[in-house]
Amino acid sequence: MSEPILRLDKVSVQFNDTFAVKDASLTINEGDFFGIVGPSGAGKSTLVRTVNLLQKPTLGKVFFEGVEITALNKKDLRQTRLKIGMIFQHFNLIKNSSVLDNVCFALKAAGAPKDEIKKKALFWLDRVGLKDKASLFPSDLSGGQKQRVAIARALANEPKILLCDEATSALDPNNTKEVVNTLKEIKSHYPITVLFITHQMEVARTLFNKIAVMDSGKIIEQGLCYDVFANPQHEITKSLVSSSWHLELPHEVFLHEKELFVITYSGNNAYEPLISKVSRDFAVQVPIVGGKIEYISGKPLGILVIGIQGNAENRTAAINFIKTQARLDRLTYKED
Ligand SMILES: Nc1ncnc2c1ncn2[C@@H]1O[C@H](COP(=O)(O)OP(=O)(O)OP(=O)(O)O)[C@@H](O)[C@H]1O
Repeated sequence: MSEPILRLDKVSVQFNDTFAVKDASLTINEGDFFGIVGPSGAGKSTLVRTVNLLQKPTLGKVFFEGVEITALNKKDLRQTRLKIGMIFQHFNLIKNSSVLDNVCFALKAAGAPKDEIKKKALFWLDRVGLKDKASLFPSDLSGGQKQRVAIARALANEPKILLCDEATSALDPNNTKEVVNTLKEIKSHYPITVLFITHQMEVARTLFNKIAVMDSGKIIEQGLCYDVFANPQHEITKSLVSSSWHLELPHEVFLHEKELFVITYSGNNAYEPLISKVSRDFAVQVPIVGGKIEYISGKPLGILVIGIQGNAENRTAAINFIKTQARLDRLTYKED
């Protein structure tokens, strides 16, 4: 198997006497759309900045295409950095330069042949759907368009990996969708590898194939995006995943049912046989009060909100049985 594009080996970053990142290890292979999620202050930005050594790790090693970049001299590090593109939450475009010049500057800075610069810049502006805006200035663009210029600028130098630091967090839902769709569209044509950090779980589940969850500087869980959403292990992950379903049910439903549960099932499995079997075998009623199917990495995941009515003994037996067949979590009422 070929070398991974990126490998972090037990990376820690200490500021004063606290660790912003503690013992983080992860591997990103060519073609991955790897996401890092977690609450504010979890250490996501600090971790992603260690990839191009904008932030030097206090401990641990960073390998890029098999080479330990934490051990490189300045000149070699500069060369390696050319293979790492980055986009930021606030776009970092040059305000007084046109959209085209913003992309051309990046190509010039990386030493691209003079006669190719304009052609390449226009090609990438076309790829992000903004060729017709080439002569405008950043202030003429929406947030989503600005981020698409930043994507064109980062990809014009054909990096091996694109780092995205909260690239959609400053955008409204429509602009977020625009940027997400642009990245997906590019990914379907070019074998780009992306490391994307976000606290937006809705973005995570549409974009990533692999995901790591951070809390208090540590990676607490990682795996295929579908598996982490379908079967989160850590309490923080469970809470991030369940709030991303937006299962907002009216208070009256909770008053009526007293206790509600969420069954999560792989969309290919039918839930009806399970519900009818439980009702029949355990003498309980199982009203369905909500539900939806979400797509994670393009695969369906069913989420069903149920009540379980009956005497205590039967309910306990029914709950225990369901747990052997599917994932079952209690749903607690949250005030808005
Ligand atoms: N240069 C710094 N000096 C001191 N502390 C820092 C520095 N940069 C980050 N921190 C601290 O490290 C911790 C992790 O911050 P970081 O920005 O990496 O988290 P995050 O998960 O990206 O959060 P957010 O989503 O809010 O940006 C925080 O407690 C932060 O205050």
